[in-house]
Amino acid sequence: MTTLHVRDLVKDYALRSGLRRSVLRAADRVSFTLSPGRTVALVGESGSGKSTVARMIARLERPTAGTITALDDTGRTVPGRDYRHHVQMVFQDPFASLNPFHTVEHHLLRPLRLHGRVRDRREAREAVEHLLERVNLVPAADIAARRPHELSGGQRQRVAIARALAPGARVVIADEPVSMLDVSIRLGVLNLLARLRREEDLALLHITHDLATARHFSDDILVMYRGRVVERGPADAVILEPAHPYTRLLAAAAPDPAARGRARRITGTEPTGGPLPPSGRGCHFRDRCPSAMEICSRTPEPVEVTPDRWAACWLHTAEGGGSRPLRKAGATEKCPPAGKTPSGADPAGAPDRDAPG
Ligand SMILES: Nc1ncnc2c1ncn2[C@@H]1O[C@H](COP(=O)(O)OP(=O)(O)OP(=O)(O)O)[C@@H](O)[C@H]1O
Repeated sequence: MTTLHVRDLVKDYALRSGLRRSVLRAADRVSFTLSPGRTVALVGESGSGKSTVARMIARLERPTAGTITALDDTGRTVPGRDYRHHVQMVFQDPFASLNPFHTVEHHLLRPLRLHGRVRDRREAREAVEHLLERVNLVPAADIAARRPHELSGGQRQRVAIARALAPGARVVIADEPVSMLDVSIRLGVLNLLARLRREEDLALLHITHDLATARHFSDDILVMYRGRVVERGPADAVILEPAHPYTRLLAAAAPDPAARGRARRITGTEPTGGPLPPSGRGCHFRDRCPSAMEICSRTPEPVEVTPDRWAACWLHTAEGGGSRPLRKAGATEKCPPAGKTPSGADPAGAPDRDAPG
């Protein structure tokens, strides 16, 4: 079942430097689907377009082209006016996303009232307390009366998550939800998201540049590079056996637990940086790619390299000297079904609570 369908999403930003004008294509034909009870991680380096995709899905920005369709539990398209009930976003910085002058109760009451989910004061108070309990903020009545500065970073992010749940969202976009939090409380917040996804059948799009987190907390991974999805597939397979040279680079640069958190050395693939022109013909990674070939000046389309694994790389095509792919992407190409192993479990049995604070 699909609850959000993103198809061929494009975002162009107009840039101006003195008299020169150009266009930066921050998202280039991005397509994927989200399903209830599953997490898709969107990974990639800074500037690869992850937040741009998130902002378009959250309707904070208008796509230049492409469609985003939300579907309800019966498979019917969610009408425009109800879209914001269905899709909610949790931002990176919980402090910036909460108003310091208002109590936690005020933050949660607003969406509850706006989306017509409470009728009177008693229902409102109960709904606020129930939301706080769902995100493990107890005693709820005490937390409801506090202001953001009276909460720890982890508690603030829990309030932001509760606020996203308030309208009855079925899709939650979490954009680097723990990167601004203390390392010691990150796991608790990630476990909370995993529990909500599991227990409430939420569809989660988790945006992160942390591959280890992406692997442990998601079913599928989409790897973005300079606006394009270059690889997608079940989380373990993408991280452990990357099919695209860029994913290989990311995986190699990720901290190696055996090396006590030090990043492994990467050679021959230094970033060239700088925005690419809108047409951006050819593989965007070719300047950094150790396997670059002449054919890489043509844009590779995604091909299915092994069942459910897609990569946009000529190495996996007969034209690029590889073996023939299983399938080529069509116009309605879907996000592959999730991997076999259920993920999102609480690693190391960590609780989804913060230390009291
Ligand atoms: N409003 C804007 N105007 C112009 N360019 C923008 C705008 N927003 C983003 N960009 C550019 O679009 C590209 C993608 O940015 P985006 O923030 O989506 O990347 P990201 O992968 O989320 O990076 P990060 O992890 O640093 O947030 C970048 O080159 C960025 O500079």
